[in-house]
Amino acid sequence: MEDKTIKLTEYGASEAQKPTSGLSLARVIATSHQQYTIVTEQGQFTAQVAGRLINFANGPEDFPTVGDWVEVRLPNNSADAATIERLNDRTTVFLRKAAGRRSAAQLVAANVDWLLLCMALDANFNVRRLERYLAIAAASGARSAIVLTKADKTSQLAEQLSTVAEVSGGADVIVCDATNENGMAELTAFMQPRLTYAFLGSSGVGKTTLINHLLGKQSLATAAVRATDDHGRHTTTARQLVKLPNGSLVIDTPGMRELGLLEANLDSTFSDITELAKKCRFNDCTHQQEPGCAVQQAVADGQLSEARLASYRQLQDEQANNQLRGKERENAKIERMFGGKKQMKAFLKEVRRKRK
Ligand SMILES: Nc1nc2c(ncn2[C@@H]2O[C@H](COP(=O)(O)OP(=O)(O)OP(=O)(O)O)[C@@H](O)[C@H]2O)c(=O)[nH]1
Ligand SMILES: [Zn+2]
Repeated sequence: MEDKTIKLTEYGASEAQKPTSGLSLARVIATSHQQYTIVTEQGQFTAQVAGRLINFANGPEDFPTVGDWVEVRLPNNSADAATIERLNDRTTVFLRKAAGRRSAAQLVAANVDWLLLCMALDANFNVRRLERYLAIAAASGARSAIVLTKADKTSQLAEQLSTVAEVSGGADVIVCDATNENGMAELTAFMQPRLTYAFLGSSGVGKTTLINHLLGKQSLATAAVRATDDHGRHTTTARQLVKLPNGSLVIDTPGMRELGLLEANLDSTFSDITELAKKCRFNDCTHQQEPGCAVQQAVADGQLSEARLASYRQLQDEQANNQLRGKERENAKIERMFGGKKQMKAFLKEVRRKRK
């Protein structure tokens, strides 16, 4: 008989992760609607969330997503679905604004160790966009590295590398060329077994091409089909976590690849500007017309590029907008839990009355 057991450490489990007695530890490797594909020490299963968890859910964040660690009750008959009884704490979580509904957040992935920020070296190369990626990545809790793609398309690699080094804040920089036999060597050497990676970057930079190269013979499309249970049910899904031949884990789900929807950490990414700002005469200096502005002075002296300052301002504006959306999210949560602010107040009043 074929041995279907799986070593969960190969899926990134730490030795310390011990499930509650009677339950098994599992990692979610694919989702499609309310159906999950999980890996456990006993093999791969389809799984559903226990009704108890659904009843206590406050929002999409409380449901498992690709990359999550969960505790499951395995079925007696291996052809049946497992039941997800517990959602474990996440090291990182990626949300995006769901299409359509104003305030709904959609869960994209969890427990990503490394974000690989992809930027093409061709005509689309844009260091301002890279700053944006770095700022967003810095807020995620995951570590990040810069992956420069399409090295065959540039004749100015040295200049581009030095431009990147100016904004990278010391992040690793990996250069790839998918048209060259050895063009993937740096990336392959960088990616470690048992760690979870996600490729981020705009459409067309070559993320699919990179992942397919890393997968070797097995293409992404076939990996998607394989990311099902062992019991013949094929729910082809685009939301998935795949294990590469070298043992690295890659989360590739729609939404994970786009940027600009999550929060950003500007202070760390633009530490040069925040350092300068400490020397501005006014604490709340906006670095525009104020007298004694150290930031404007640095631009005048040629120490700081005007474009970098503009990029910083633009991201600050966007962040302010995001915070407004955060308030909308809060309101949506109140709506879900209590049916509205009025009802919430009435509820709290009732609780206080009972305490007396
Ligand atoms: N010249 C050259 N072309 C490349 C390289 N890598 C990818 N391409 C091409 O760039 C195009 C886009 O590549 P994809 O891998 O589909 O890009 P993607 O980032 O996955 O795009 P989305 O799926 O839209 O997110 C394809 O035509 C690839 O063949 C490279 O290193 N050099
Ligand atoms: Zn200033």
